[in-house]
Amino acid sequence: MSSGLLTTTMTRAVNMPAGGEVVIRAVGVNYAYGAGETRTQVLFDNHLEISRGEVVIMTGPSGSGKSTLLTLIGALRKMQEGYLEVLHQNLSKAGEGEQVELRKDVGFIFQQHNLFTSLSALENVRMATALKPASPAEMDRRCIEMLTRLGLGERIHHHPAELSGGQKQRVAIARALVNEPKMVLADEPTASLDAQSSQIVLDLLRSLADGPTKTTVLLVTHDQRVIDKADRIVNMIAGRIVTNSLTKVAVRIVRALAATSWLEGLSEATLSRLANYMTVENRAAGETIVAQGQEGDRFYVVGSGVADAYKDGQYDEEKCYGESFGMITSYFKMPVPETVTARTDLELYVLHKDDFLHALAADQSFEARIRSLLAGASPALQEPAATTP
Ligand SMILES: Nc1ncnc2c1ncn2[C@@H]1O[C@H](COP(=O)(O)OP(=O)(O)OP(=O)(O)O)[C@@H](O)[C@H]1O
Repeated sequence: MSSGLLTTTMTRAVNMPAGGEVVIRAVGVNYAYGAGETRTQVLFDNHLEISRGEVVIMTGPSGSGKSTLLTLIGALRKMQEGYLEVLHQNLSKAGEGEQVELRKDVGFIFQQHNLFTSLSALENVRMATALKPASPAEMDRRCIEMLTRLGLGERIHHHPAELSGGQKQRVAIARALVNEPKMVLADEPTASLDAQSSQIVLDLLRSLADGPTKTTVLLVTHDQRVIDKADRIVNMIAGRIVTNSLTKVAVRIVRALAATSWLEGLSEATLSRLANYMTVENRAAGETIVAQGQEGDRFYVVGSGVADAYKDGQYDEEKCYGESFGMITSYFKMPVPETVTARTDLELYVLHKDDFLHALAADQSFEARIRSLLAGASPALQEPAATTP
């Protein structure tokens, strides 16, 4: 591969659905309330695909059908028409037993948090762990850790009547997340929270999506703060999904990738998929980001700002928008080829080695590009194939 790739890198963003494992697939979903003369159709021919680990926001005017679709996906109501598959379970045909099974893998966060008034915060959260039993000590530890992460460490023994609306909401969130569910479905989860608590909740959801469980998160929200944490926005109007688009962060990453020389010519779908595996990092002017000769475990792409690259102690070149650097030593079998220092504050898009391997597996065009770059590289680089991190 050219030194361009070897000195390049990438990042975490947002995708169009086609990327990895699809965990929500809706095809032509209709839904009506009532029957006979009172029958009112509220969902019309909805199509949606969401991949594992995506954070997707659903927006739209009141009454547009967001909650109805969310509750169909959560197997809280029965499908009527169309096809709906969630976590590989066909809900178009599922009976009550299968619906109940599916719900065990989902963390629900609704505005009516339905806490048990006679139980403490800890006991309310503890109830949820019965679904995935471990030892009592382990269950307590998990519950306390989750309540503490949500800023309720001092209030674990309080009852709902002794908690504010926002605190009760956070207990309900802890209850939904304590089992690290495969999927989180949430209806306005931050509506009653102050800015700081909202941030904590959003960071927590994002970290579940990015972590080993690759939890898929679907949120109905009008909260603008959520957008920075999301991969995709689905907009509903009058019972129909009318737009399904990448969020601004994802769009920024895809644009920067499109400007990256060694990715030139790859389709937008491939770049979107790749962007889905990338994260955003901000670095201050003066920081050294990678050092020549070290083992590296990530690639970086410059999203904004300028960095300076040095080889063997000599100034080599500047790194501007869309240019990449870094190294995944375990894959490319070479150390970081240059030292890179931030000349100005930087926004960097980062692709970690684990996500690099996932991205290779998820997209044939990207994999082919890496192979062809490797084929043109020095002999030391021609035997990558170590697909273990
Ligand atoms: N149980 C019900 N019986 C009859 N009609 C219902 C029922 N629940 C919702 N509806 C109607 O279905 C339509 C879609 O409602 P839904 O709650 O899904 O919309 P929404 O987009 O989530 O609204 P909001 O943002 O106000 O929560 C609305 O016209 C609503 O009045």
